[in-house]
Amino acid sequence: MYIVTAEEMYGIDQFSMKHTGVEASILMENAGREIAQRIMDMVGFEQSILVLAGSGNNGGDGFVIARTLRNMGYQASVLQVVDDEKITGHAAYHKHLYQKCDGIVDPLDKGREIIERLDKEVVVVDAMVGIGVKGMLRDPLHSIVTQLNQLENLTISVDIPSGLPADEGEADFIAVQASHTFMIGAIKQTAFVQHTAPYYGEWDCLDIGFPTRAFEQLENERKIWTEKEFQHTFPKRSAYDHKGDHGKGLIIGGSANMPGALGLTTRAALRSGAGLVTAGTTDKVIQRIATFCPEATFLTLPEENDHLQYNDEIEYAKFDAVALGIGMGREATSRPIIRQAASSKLPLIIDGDGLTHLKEDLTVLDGKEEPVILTPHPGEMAMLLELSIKDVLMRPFYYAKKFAEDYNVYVVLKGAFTIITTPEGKQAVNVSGNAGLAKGGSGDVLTGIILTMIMQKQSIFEGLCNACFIHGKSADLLVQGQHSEHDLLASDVIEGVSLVYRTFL
Ligand SMILES: NC(=O)C1=CN([C@@H]2O[C@H](COP(=O)(O)OP(=O)(O)OC[C@H]3O[C@@H](n4cnc5c(N)ncnc54)[C@H](OP(=O)(O)O)[C@@H]3O)[C@@H](O)[C@H]2O)[C@@H](O)CC1
Ligand SMILES: Nc1ncnc2c1ncn2[C@@H]1O[C@H](COP(=O)(O)OP(=O)(O)O)[C@@H](O)[C@H]1O
Ligand SMILES: [K+]
Repeated sequence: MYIVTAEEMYGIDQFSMKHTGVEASILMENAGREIAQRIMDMVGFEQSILVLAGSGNNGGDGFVIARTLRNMGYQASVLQVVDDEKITGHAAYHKHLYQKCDGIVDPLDKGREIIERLDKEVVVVDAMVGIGVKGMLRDPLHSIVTQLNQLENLTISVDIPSGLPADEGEADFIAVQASHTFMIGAIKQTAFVQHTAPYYGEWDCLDIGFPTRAFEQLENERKIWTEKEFQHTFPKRSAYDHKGDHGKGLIIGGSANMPGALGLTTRAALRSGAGLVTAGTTDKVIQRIATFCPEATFLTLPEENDHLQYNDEIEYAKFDAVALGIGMGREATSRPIIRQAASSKLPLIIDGDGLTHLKEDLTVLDGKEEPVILTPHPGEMAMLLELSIKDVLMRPFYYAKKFAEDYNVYVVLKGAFTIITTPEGKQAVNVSGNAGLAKGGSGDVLTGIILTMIMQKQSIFEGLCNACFIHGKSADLLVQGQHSEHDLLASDVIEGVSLVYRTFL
């Protein structure tokens, strides 16, 4: 499923009409009928349904929904929240059809009273404004939405909660707080932005017959990564495989105060299927983590002041990929290791403190031909971009893409919705995972899984998406089983990888 801005959605719409000849009123009919079907799955005949219809095509969808529901025996009526003359074009056509089928339309001047006296059992369908919203809602919509948000009725938004922008980057708006949103044709970008996502409530995206080609012509490819994509792309193991077929990974990091981080990454890489994993770290860290990951081998590296010290003895050629920076600390003595690893001919993952070192000298990436993967959380992304965290959270798609393209790297911008971006700007969103992961160590586990995934027979992009999927899904399955979001530990997430494999492969 594609993730779009409003402009891209209008582009899909135009392309479909131009290249397939499908008419807008048919798309509207499809959209309304699909949503009506979903409403019928949720609502009983005994409940009344009030459709709030606005002036644009979103309102047009509302008239189709009301007609379909009434034809199926449901008690649906329309409150038109704009004056009659505002209803034009395809919306006017569907309003006419609805009225010809004995549909009732209450006019705007009754609006306030109707909403004030609304029984809480009445289901509200919000078809006031869709992706055509411009700026802050004006009255009467502004006051209707304020009123509506104080009620406890089940509220189902059509395409997008009215008032909410479809595109990231907007801070000022007033919008319907939906219980459910049925998006039409493609997922709107703000469904994955932290401050706007909650307005959607639970959501689903419905196909109304846009041709695949209409999505393929989009300049920015953004998709959601789900279990379907995971199952479709995850490489199978052959009966004749040997350990060399599944990658020899090197993990460099650890310091006296953070030995566990490296242990988590190492064990996660092993649990997710790497052939061989070597942890390169100080002797003290090895002593602390060795029993936690007995299948790993170790490479003892020199230290200074309890931190890794640069040395030129690491034989990168013995490995297939390297992950760097985990629990490494920010001492300058460790910094040259970044340049050294970047000059190896290996795919490189830079995480945690490695990102802080990288920021000191981004030229280490110049001319690197092998894939480089950065795994920042929003704080680290902000540090790399010299922005505030608020800026990054406001436009995560834009900033992740900008950095990936500017520096020719893959960016895994972590969060409740993790955005994976290729150096060419292609993006995917992983939606598995839950707040149980909002704990120290979760990111270290992800890095281990990423290391393993990029050494398997799949593209780097697929490997990154699959790693994020596995990581989040492990947490989801564990929370559905013996754990809760409160007690889930990063080390549990490692063991949960088995559950993911057994459930989905
Ligand atoms: N092919 C597709 O993509 C399909 C799309 N479909 C549907 O169409 C929707 C997009 O329709 P759209 O383009 O007509 O815009 P829409 O969201 O109804 O809003 C425009 C109206 O809102 C009003 N308005 C705007 N800002 C406002 C404000 N701040 N405060 C108050 N009012 C404001 C504005 O009024 P005006 O400013 O002109 O007075 C105008 O009348 C899309 O979300 C989906 O549901 C489906 O039918 C299936 C096919
Ligand atoms: N609320 C949440 N919902 C889903 N995933 C989350 C949530 N909070 C954190 N995560 C995931 O947990 C990981 C946290 O990584 P990070 O912030 O680097 O943690 P640490 O450095 O403490 O290991 C990321 O993969 C992130 O996507
Ligand atoms: K709406």
